[in-house]
Amino acid sequence: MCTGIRFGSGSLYLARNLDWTTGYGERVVVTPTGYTTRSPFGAVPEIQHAVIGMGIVEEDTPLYFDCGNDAGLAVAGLNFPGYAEYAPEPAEGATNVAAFEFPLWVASQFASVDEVEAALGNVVIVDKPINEKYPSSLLHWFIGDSKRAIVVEYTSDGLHVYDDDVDVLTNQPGFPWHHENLRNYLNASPEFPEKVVLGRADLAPFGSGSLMRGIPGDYYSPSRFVRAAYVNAHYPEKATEEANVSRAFHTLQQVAMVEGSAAMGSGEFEKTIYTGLFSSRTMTYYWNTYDDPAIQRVAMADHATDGTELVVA
Ligand SMILES: C[C@H](CCC(=O)NCCS(=O)(=O)O)[C@H]1CC[C@H]2[C@@H]3[C@H](O)C[C@@H]4C[C@H](O)CC[C@]4(C)[C@H]3C[C@H](O)[C@]12C
Repeated sequence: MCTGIRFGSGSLYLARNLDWTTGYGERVVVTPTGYTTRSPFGAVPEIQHAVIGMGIVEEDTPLYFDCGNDAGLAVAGLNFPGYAEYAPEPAEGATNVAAFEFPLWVASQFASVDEVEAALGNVVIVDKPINEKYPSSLLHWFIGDSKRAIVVEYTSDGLHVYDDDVDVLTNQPGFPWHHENLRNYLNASPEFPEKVVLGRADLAPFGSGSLMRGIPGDYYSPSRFVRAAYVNAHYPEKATEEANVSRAFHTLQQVAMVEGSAAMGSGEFEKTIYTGLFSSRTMTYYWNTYDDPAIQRVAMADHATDGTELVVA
């Protein structure tokens, strides 16, 4: 499974766990503004904003799992099988975006969530795979900037855009269900409770965390949503880049999957393959992997963002 979070005011921090059984050989990829696009229906005619993120390159095309741009907008794709259903064909007069290029479309064409939301009014997401090796993934997308986040879901009844006022996304079911489910956890709070009198007993808590009880601890998608929303919302504001990077990785550690505890239908165990973070403050992509928890980074400034070739860092 996967979890995405957003925070930051003045600048954007958008981070995600990629939970799966294996990786795809993903690397940090920079798409410079001079790169010649290969967009099946022309939705990405040129790169208006340089893009950095995690992905693979196939047919000289960047297939991003998550990425951010030079204007401070970022996007992440999370699994949504059983719900996601793309259009079989492009539609006349619409902006036809192939499912595999959706993150690139968002990050290369727009500077803010408001701009993306306005453009989505005329978008059809098409089931057009990059090649036979990689059929379209069934995803929904989490998009954020320094002000807010939205969720985009494309289902049998078309495109839905939701204002994500809790700045979190996980997997199935759809965003409105997860949002409503938060109402089951209104009792949870970081505060230290007063003593409780029970009969003749005067009972004090064992320590901190008492009122947090009830926040689910398992890896199930609805549970990760609640836990990530709680931790992300209660984390105190931090001033420095270092403290905000630490915040993102600690928050996602709360919903990271450890090998052996949750199997997929195939019997293989899911684990957090990588955690990735885009910071608009320093235009840097940070990540670590299951086998190497040390945080690595690539800054946009490390590479020429006006070149013509994709950079695999
Ligand atoms: C498997 C990843 C999602 C992880 C996740 O949400 N797991 C949930 C598990 S569960 O179902 O809920 O059990 C998704 C996220 C981004 C996806 C990749 C990106 O969409 C880029 C390309 C797109 C191509 O169409 C397929 C290969 C691919 C390289 C995708 C492979 C895979 O589907 C990825 C890596």
